[in-house]
Amino acid sequence: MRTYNSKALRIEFAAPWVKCLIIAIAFFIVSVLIYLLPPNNLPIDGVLLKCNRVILSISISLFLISVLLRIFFTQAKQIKHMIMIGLYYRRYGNPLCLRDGEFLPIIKVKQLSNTKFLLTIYAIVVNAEILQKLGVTVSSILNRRYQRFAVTVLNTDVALSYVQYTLEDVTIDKSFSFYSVDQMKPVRQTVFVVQKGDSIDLTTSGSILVAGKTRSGKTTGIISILIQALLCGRDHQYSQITIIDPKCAELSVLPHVVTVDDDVEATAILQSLKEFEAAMRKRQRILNERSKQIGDAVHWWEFDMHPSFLFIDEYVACRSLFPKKAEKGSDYCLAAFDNTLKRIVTMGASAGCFVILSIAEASVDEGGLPTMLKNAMTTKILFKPTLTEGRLIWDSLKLENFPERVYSAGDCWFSSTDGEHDDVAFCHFPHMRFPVYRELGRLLKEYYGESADGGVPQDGARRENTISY
Ligand SMILES: Nc1ncnc2c1ncn2[C@@H]1O[C@H](COP(=O)(O)OP(=O)(O)OP(=O)(O)O)[C@@H](O)[C@H]1O
Repeated sequence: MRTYNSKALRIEFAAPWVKCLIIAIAFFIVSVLIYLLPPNNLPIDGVLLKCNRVILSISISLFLISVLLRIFFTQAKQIKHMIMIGLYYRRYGNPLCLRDGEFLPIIKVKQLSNTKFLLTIYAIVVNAEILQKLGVTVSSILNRRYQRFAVTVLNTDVALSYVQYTLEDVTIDKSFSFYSVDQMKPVRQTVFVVQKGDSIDLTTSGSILVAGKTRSGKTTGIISILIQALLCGRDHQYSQITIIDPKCAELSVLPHVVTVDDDVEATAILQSLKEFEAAMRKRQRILNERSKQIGDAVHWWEFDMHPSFLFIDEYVACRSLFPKKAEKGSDYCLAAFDNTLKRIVTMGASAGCFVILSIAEASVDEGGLPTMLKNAMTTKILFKPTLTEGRLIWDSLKLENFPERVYSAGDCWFSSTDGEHDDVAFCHFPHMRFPVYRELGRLLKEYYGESADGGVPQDGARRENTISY
């Protein structure tokens, strides 16, 4: 069927293999009838017998063709067929409001993985605006074998010529646990796992913004990334893992974690930011040198550089520690903190230096995260999300198909500019079933213990905490 027909019968929407099977059965019945009740009670021999054999062989051939068609009726074709019935058969409500004689929109379905399909509907007859509102309808059309599938992402082509729907099995549990820190060692030092089958690829993404209310799993999620980075070890090219805990909470008692000074000032924090920036510039110089030698742009991961991370826990609280104005002869003030951070976020990725900021409130600008930083951070994670918070982090169009539900610690919405996770998707960070803080402290000690030849020397600002778990 190429045009809409409100009087079309259900059989017209049957799958090709079903149509073929029905014709095969019809031929078979005719053949049996001829055999049992020959016309005019003629004896079944001669021409009649030959005719009957032909009819029977057509029936068998059609049956075999129908079996073949069924075998090659892939999952993508089944979904396409289901969507076509849901959209074009009048008994299902005609959601596209088509009129008799109008051309039917072209539908394509591509299988992306066992649990993911990409449905494209071309906006030729129906405009893209109507197709954009079709997410829920498409999800409910999917039934029987595909009832666990729903639209999770909806994208409209810039020229508004088609709308794409990502269909995913939303019941699959991708969460998993690590029972020991050794299981967390990444296969490559640029790819860090966030859940079964999903990871952050540092070769294609930049700094990371992590938001979520208290007890939502932010710190645990970030620690899982830091542990993977620590397990890669330190390179001899100024790599650093700097953790800043301005709240003087659990993290602050770990070795090499920077926290507020004894007089509740943040001079050590500013100093550690400056050192991180200095290391970043040294790494960039190494890369520039190599680029000059090679005569082409080079990437940090091609020269065995390991990623550097600067993690600022509770970024908003951290900012509040700084005085607005610096005293004479000093640069200790909020502007120095903000500017250093902006430079690291915007320039760091090319030298393998990334910032992780955690914020409890997803608010931006006044009292929250500057819009410039929010936009520069290319991986965004919102723990225990709500649509209201999500809209402050992502374009609200990207969240159109996200039903709000009850989330538990570790559940989040996640996006990254790595070409695979550009659209916001649900994610559950790994559960670490071992004494996380003890292991983090041990790994930090080991990491900086390796610095003897070539790394950045230990700074005075970094607190050498010794409390052990
Ligand atoms: N991925 C996860 N799976 C299961 N439970 C988790 C996960 N992540 C965190 N939790 C649990 O949730 C609780 C809160 O986690 P966490 O301290 O990381 O949250 P937070 O958002 O950083 O809170 P706060 O702002 O108070 O520090 C922890 O007790 C932890 O056991």
